[in-house]
Amino acid sequence: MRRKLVVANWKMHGDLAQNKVLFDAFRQRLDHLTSADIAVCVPYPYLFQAQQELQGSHIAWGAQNVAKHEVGAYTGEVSARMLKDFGASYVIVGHSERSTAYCESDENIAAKFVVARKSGITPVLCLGETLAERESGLCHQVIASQIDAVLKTVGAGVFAHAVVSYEPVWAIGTGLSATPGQAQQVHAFIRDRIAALDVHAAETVRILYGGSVNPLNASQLFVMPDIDGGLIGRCSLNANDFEEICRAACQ
Ligand SMILES: O=C(CO)COP(=O)(O)O
Repeated sequence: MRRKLVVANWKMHGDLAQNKVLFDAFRQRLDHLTSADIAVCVPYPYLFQAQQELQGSHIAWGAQNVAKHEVGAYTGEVSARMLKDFGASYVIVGHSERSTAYCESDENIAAKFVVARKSGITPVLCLGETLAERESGLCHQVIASQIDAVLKTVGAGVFAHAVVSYEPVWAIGTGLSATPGQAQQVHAFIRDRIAALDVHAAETVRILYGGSVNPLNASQLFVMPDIDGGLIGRCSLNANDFEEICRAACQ
């Protein structure tokens, strides 16, 4: 049985004062929700604040991006080893807001996933199709090529106890979530693809759903057999909403 995981993705929101209010609220409201794992991924400058404010709680924290290289002359980059050194547990890789804006290839994203795993950070690998791809019937093909970029580079074993997040691009920030049935179908497809190579990895990888998750749809999504939690954008900036979503993951 996989434990549910809910990850807040604050994206490029917040400042020290606003974050403090949210961290305090999270500690108060979420710390006793121990039947699911909970994490908050913050912008780099606030990792220190997350480390300070969340220490001693069961709420983990992490970053939203990582360098694909282990070490070297890469100005402006932050390595997985640095994140690990600092105490981060998670890092989001391949979010579509980055892959679109910065033209990240599937291979780059796969390299980031691998380097995070090697450093002992749990990568949250984002996969997802655009609306045009879905409407052209290419959803599975797109997801397959995104996941195969990792499978081909390093095999399926790296997915054991890792985290994948299915985030249809058309559902991110639009208020238009995938239905539980649509999401379940893609989640099962992802798990089957990994299972074809490594059954243990497929059984232990947690596959989150992301894209307009809110307190009203969270329970219906999380009850699906291959949905192991959520990656939450907008509603993770509101303590009430995020608490409700975490509660749904604890049912
Ligand atoms: O991009 C997301 C999480 O990474 C989802 O964002 P929203 O929850 O705001 O749709």
